[in-house]
Amino acid sequence: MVSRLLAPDELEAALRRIGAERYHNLHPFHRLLHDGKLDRGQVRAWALNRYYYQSRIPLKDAAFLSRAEDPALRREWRRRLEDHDGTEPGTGGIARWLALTDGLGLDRADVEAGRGILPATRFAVDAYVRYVRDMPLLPAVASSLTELFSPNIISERVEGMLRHYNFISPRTLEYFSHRLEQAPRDSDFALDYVKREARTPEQQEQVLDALRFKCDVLWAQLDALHHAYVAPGLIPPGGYRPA
Ligand SMILES: O=C(O)c1cc(C(=O)O)c2c(n1)C(=O)C(=O)c1cc(C(=O)O)[nH]c1-2
Repeated sequence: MVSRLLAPDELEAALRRIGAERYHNLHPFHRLLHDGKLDRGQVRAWALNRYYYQSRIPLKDAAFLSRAEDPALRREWRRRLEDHDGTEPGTGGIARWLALTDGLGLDRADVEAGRGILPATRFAVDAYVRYVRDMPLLPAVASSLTELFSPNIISERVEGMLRHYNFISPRTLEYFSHRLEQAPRDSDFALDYVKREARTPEQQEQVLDALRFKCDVLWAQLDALHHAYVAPGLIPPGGYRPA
């Protein structure tokens, strides 16, 4: 609990501690993925489920925009929509994620329709969209702060996957090179925003809770993948089945 008002830099330090303890780089499924310990079917399951996250991110950002009354805040935030949707067909993050699932040999229509996505993926991701839609703007912004920690995991992932998997090429991982520029820009803005706008201990606690919640959203998706595709290997009814 925050018992007194923290200085902005103390709030930042508390946020970074949460990341150090809870960010999904620590999840065993990511260790397996990055260390080349998964087979193609398991990597396909990861990319398919993660597509659902990618596809919902613009919906949560649009929900955020619909409630932001400050034009300057909307100007900043709407770039996130363009990053994912692109400016014309075939551009943007969602198209680049589909290039990854294409490269892994997944059927594009199945991916886009969400066929085979794990129930827990859906529940976790939908909870994130609802959180940003329904919570005050301050925790809604704070819930995006996991991106403070994503450049490290992305570099590790790209390096590890290229080294270990002969079915992965630089082209299929192009999605991530764009995120290395976009994520720091977005998280710098979000961090400045929460440091400036959280003006009471209660608001600071809300900011920290939002980051914990978001770490849980990411962690739960990997738990679901691990449970279904690593151990005990229980794929739920309707879940993707590697051939
Ligand atoms: O590859 C990753 O580990 C990772 C993590 C995160 C994150 O920490 O939330 C995002 C992304 N990637 C990502 O690609 C992305 O577009 C994204 C948007 C958001 C968000 O909360 O608005 N997080 C993330």
